[in-house]
Amino acid sequence: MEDVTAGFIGFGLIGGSIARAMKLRFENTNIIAFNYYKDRANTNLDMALEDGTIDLISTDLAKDFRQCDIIFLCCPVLTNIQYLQELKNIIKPTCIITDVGSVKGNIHKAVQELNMNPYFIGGHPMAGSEKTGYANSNAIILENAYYILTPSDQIEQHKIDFLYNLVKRIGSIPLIIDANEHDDVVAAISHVPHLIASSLVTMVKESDDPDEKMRLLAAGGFKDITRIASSSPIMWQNICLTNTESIRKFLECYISTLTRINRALSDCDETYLYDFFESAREYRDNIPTKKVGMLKQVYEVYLDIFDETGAIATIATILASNNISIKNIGIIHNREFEEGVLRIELYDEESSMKAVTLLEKYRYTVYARK
Ligand SMILES: NC(=O)C1=CN([C@@H]2O[C@H](COP(=O)(O)OP(=O)(O)OC[C@H]3O[C@@H](n4cnc5c(N)ncnc54)[C@H](O)[C@@H]3O)[C@@H](O)[C@H]2O)C=CC1
Ligand SMILES: O=C(O)C(=O)Cc1ccc(O)cc1
Repeated sequence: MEDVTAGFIGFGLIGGSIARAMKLRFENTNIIAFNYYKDRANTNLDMALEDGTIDLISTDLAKDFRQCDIIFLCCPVLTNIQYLQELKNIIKPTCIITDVGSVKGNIHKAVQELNMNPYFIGGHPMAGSEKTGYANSNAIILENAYYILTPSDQIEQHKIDFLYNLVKRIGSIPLIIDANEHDDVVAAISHVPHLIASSLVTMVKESDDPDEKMRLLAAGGFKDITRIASSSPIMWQNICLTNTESIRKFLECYISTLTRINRALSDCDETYLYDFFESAREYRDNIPTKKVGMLKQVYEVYLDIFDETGAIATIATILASNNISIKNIGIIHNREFEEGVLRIELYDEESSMKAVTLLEKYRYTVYARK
């Protein structure tokens, strides 16, 4: 799978992260990213060209994307669809078009209408954060993340195999599922939770008094559970406009849960309230965090570091001088670690345990991930 020419339309958090991972994991990848501002500077792409992630900034799809073996659509979901028609007249017969959008039914429908099924495989990396833009992209966010693929039955198997292997190669875990099933699942675990996070923020915003005591005191748990409300408004507007049916189904379900809670509060129903918290706790505690059986075991340690010159070098030195080899190291931002933490990947369990003990001895705040 060497000598791949990959084209990117939309080059922010997800496009940038995939391109970075491909540059890292493939010998000879030629990466072209399309700049849709014809007469405006695009700092994302200039930055990516400068750091070597991309090889060409294209301002002419027809000229530069003809040679692509694979094209990643990485814009908001409605914008991705807008590029299909144009690409249809450009691509070579062997080309694969894939997207990274959070909704799959809508793009599959458009692909079908344009008779582009032999070229298209839907994709959705279940990775990312509330951050946007190339500056926040990082190959590490894709590592060990599920990466859903939704091929139709009208695409050749070798094209599915190609993308499946590419996803594995960039460190993610490919998972093939049906596009409509995908949209239902993500409505429940991502899209409705996002609406809830933004609604909670709105509730506090509208209830706060003029001296903003709620805002002042919201720093703890409230900030944790509403972190995703800081995400891109255009991205989430597009998701809501395209996965509407599934989102509404689970929203109704959520509203009825809230109504039951409200009733239990008004009835002072001790048993209901206890059982509600108990059953939620049990389910939450049993959500897997390690991908059991699907991939090699990963030994990772997370820790807070101070934003100062040489901070990472100091940690690397502590580990190296104790004969602990680092497999991978980098800052990550995600839902779990709001302000970003240093993630260190080690080779085995023993080194991982040794690293935790050692770093705690040096007074670093270390997070164990169960
Ligand atoms: N943010 C996340 O955590 C995740 C996002 N996704 C999906 O990935 C896609 C991209 O999201 P992010 O990378 O997070 O957003 P982003 O905002 O970081 O990047 C989107 C990029 O698309 C560009 N763009 C917008 N309109 C364009 C147009 N007409 N032509 C060319 N480029 C255009 C923007 O300039 C920006 O660089 C969305 O479809 C989203 O649903 C999927 C998984 C996770
Ligand atoms: O909502 C989440 O879980 C995130 O934190 C990041 C994210 C956003 C959109 C997606 O389609 C997938 C992941």
